[in-house]
Amino acid sequence: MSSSSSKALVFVTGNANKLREVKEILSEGGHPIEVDSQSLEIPEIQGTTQEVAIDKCRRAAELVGGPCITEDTALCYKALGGLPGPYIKQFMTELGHEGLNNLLVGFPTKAAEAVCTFAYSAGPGTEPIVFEGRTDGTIVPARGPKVFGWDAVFEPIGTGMTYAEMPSDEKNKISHRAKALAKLRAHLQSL
Ligand SMILES: O=c1nc[nH]c2c1ncn2[C@H]1C[C@H](O)[C@@H](COP(=O)(O)OP(=O)(O)OP(=O)(O)O)O1
Ligand SMILES: [Mg+2]
Repeated sequence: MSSSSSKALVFVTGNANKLREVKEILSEGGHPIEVDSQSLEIPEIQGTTQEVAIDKCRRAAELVGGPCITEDTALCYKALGGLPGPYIKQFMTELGHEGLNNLLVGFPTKAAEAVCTFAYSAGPGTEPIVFEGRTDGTIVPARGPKVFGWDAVFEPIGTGMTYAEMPSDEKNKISHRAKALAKLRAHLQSL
């Protein structure tokens, strides 16, 4: 856990790569937002990405005892009606990069959407608000460093590069996460 200041936004996540990107993105722009983190494994329910994100944030706010944000990432294959969606973590763990490609063998479209859903709770007992960002892409055989989740198999439309092949400032310009954070930032600044 990093040192806290009264104004820092608490991001509850068990994923160090998410935390790094969120800090990078929110530190930029005219009004940097300081992020403090708590690494807690929050149980995730089944449901739509929004239902999963809202429930995760409600539980996190109870544990933190104050305002916080959480984030849920989904990878939605067009050929599979939006699956794996919010269940991508288990698919990634069990099948790896090759398996994420093999799921689409025989399907004409390899199109997929990366969906990031941030949820913000003002504290325990308050209803979380969600902010969503989406980036369209294609599932491809892995290219680039296999550092962060499925980055090596996701090629955003029109870039010719996988997320893994991009320098992080390039990914942060077009990513599902950056788009969702732009909405969250606007909301926080309106409070
Ligand atoms: O930009 C990304 N590029 C590539 N892979 C990514 C990205 N963002 C999340 N991922 C992976 C992590 C996990 O395998 C799954 C989402 O699951 P998800 O539950 O949202 O994340 P998590 O459990 O790792 O962290 P948390 O404690 O915030 O729930 O997709
Ligand atoms: Mg999770």
